Amino acid sequence: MESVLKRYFGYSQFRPYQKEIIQHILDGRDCLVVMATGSGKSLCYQIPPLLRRKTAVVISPLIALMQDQVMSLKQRGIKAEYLGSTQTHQTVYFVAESGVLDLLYMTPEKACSLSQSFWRKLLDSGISLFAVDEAHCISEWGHDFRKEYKQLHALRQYLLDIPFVGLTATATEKVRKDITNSLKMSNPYIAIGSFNRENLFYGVKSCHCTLSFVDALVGEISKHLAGGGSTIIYCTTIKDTEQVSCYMITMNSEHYANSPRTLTQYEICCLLCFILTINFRISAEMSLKIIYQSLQIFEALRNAKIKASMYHGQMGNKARQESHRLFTRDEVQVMVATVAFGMGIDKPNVRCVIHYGCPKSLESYYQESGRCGRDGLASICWLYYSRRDFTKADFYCGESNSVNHRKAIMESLMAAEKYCLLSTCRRKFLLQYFGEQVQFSSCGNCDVCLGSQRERDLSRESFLLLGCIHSSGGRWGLNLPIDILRGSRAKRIIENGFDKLPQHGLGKDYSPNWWKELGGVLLAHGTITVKKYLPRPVEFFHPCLFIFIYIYITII
Ligand SMILES: Nc1ncnc2c1ncn2[C@@H]1O[C@H](COP(=O)(O)OP(=O)(O)OP(=O)(O)O)[C@@H](O)[C@H]1O
Repeated sequence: MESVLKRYFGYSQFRPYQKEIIQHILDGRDCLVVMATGSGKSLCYQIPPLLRRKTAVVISPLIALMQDQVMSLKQRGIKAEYLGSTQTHQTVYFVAESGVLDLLYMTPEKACSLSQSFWRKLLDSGISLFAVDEAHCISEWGHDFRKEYKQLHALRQYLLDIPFVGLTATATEKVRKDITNSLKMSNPYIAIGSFNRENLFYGVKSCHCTLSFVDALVGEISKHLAGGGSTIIYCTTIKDTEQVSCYMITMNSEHYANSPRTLTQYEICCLLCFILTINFRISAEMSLKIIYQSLQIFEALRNAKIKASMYHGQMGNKARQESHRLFTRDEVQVMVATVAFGMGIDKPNVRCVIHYGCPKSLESYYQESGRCGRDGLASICWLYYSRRDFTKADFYCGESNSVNHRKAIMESLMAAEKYCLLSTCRRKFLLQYFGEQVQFSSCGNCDVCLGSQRERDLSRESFLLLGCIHSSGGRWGLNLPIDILRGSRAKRIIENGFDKLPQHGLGKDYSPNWWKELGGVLLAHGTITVKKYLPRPVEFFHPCLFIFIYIYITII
């Protein structure tokens, strides 16, 4: 085993768990591998086919990721190919079923659509294992559920006696159970490594996403860059449900990215789209905002003479590949991206990952921040959130029809919110979230443990806010009680007699945003709860509006 490791990969020893997992696969046993980002899971399915001289079939969620892996394996002298919608070489199918490949990657959709005769021929030639990478996608309780993943169990009927291997960096106990059940694993060997990435510093700050904040952020980044290495800035992930509006923005952003125009035109377009869409569908507004956010940062970096690239799911293939190439070859120092960028990124010297906006789950956060410090050197993960990030649950739930899945999405966002508002060790919270036993109470490498967060007694202010919510009947959300505290004499306050409440005007010393932050903390700690969930946004959107926006943009 060691000689194959050395010969093909150049490493002299295995990392924890790798050897045991490979041995169990060679013995024909199903395996579930849950190990940290960057811990070396891929090797667990890449070595058995080289020892057995039989093809390993690997399910992978992204074509770009498969292409990267196939290319890097080929460079090591390993015979690898992929099957997916972009595979234009028909000969690959014949080569694949003849069993000459060491590794055959495919998307779950492809795996489920291949004919029985393909599987029979490949089986006759020899299959060493069937691996499902990013196996958390199988579970509705996982953070990236994909229904095609759930259908993979159907392949069991063809692949009798072939070891199934599920691999993921993020799986709570519920998700692990879902994976083993769904893949019909019998008595699997389960390897669960530590999720602790000791070299990563975790920090969180609240922010108001304004242009002046973006400038401050760029200042911070310049400091990190002085030490060498690269930085990834993630703008909040949002599923692109509004193809049309995104398409318009993409056209603008790609054009924009390649030309030194000012933001003004773009801002006008965005504003117009924003005004027109916000009344009809929240998702359209969000999709616009996220790309606009990336543009703001991109522009600020440019002004600061920092070499930056942009990447988002709605850019054309070529533009994305070029951005990716510039980043991996260190021709730009910073990548400003949506989470469309990153799965399978194995760049060792990413020194800093910044989230500009809270991710939709802690699983996503762990995976995205995990792209930093893969060479084991000290690296930094900052998360900047604003209170609005926690109100996006309805948007995230948008496409899901399953009650369980919607519930899981809500729970995930609440966990991410809790993480942002912690006043105890962040690493401990993260590790415990993934079910790890933690002995320490302070890790010494997060903002809380390093004391960059000042502790302050806010019981008086909390009582004021709670009292005000209670006295005003508890049915107005946060804004009205805050207005009362700040002594507003707005019409609805006078009409309801709230100006007579004892709390009226007692909270003048703090800004509305400060009170909202405090409300957020009380919500996250469960001191106050939101009883009624917002109704889903109106589904109706007249296509004429999009056409109008499109024409308007073309004109200006
Ligand atoms: N035994 C080893 N010795 C040294 N380096 C290793 C070893 N095994 C794997 N690596 C290297 O560690 C890096 C991360 O490996 P890999 O991409 O498999 O991680 P992963 O667990 O799949 O991470 P992720 O979940 O983030 O995709 C790679 O560059 C890989 O070559």
